[in-house]
Amino acid sequence: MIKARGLARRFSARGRTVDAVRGVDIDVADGELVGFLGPNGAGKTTTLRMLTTLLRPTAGEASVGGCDLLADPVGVRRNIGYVAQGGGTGPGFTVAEEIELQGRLYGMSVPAVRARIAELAERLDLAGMEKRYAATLSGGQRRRLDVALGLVHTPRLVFLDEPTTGLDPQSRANLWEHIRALRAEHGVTVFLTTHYLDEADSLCDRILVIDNGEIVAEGSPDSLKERVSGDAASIVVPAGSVGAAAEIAGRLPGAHDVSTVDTTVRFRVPRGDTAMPELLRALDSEGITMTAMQVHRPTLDDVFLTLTGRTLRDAERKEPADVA
Ligand SMILES: Nc1ncnc2c1ncn2[C@@H]1O[C@H](COP(=O)(O)OP(=O)(O)OP(=O)(O)O)[C@@H](O)[C@H]1O
Repeated sequence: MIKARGLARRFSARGRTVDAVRGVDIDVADGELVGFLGPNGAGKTTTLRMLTTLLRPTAGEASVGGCDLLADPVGVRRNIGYVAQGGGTGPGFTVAEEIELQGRLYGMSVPAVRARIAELAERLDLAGMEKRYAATLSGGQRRRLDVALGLVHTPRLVFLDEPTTGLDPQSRANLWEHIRALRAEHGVTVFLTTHYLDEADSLCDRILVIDNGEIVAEGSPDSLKERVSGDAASIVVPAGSVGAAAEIAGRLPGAHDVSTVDTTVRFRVPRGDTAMPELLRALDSEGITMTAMQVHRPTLDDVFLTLTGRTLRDAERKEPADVA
């Protein structure tokens, strides 16, 4: 559905250049829900704007929705939906009017677009709000309307730029449900950007991590977490058994970073859920009784930290002024 090779964008003006995107390769299969994760200024929006034909790449090539990005931008636009960060068409329109206007822009007939309004209102929990002015909607409702606008012409591929930024937790969870349903019930391929780790973790089949214009990691949320450091495990044992328990833990397949503090033994293993029963049996056979245990899966924040040496929050830096 998306295949990009060496996609790059350099902004230059007044003797200053910014390499916003430095030659990224992106592959997204039909029906996938892929997240583009990175801190502010990493290059997410610039990549999205290139893939949606809004910005010309300075290098590279791509095929999006079966059409060549450079040779057939109109074809690309016909096949995709794009929900920008700000969204909205302007003040003074009702929900139905906004959707109708968008549909007409895509060349849909009035009866077709009216039918589509009813369908989208139903699908995105906007039923009964069609006559309300869009300006009076809550943040969550406004975002759902933005998604409806991106779907009006029934695209097979939809790009969502930070769909839940600024929403309260309940509205975020609600929008996640709608995004999942798009894929599950309608087979829509979704490519979204986010700087929320929990969003990428809970929503996406696959995540591309972008930092400073380059893709620094890629994989399922679980495989990314596994790749980085394994699960963090700790057990508490009687004071006289700490040394023996640490030795046993260190013999578990893939165990590393074993350390002890008082009666606690800490270590990392690739999969805590399979290692702990094995450890329990080994301790048992040595007559050591474990009094407590904990296993923590690493978070995507750990992944980012390991890959870049910075937390996502640290990585967010002040944006230079626009030069395009
Ligand atoms: N029109 C422009 N002129 C100059 N620099 C730009 C322009 N657009 C983006 N940039 C710069 O390119 C880099 C990448 O910006 P981009 O908006 O793609 O990041 P982002 O990952 O989407 O960030 P955010 O999460 O804040 O939306 C930043 O350094 C930004 O300042």
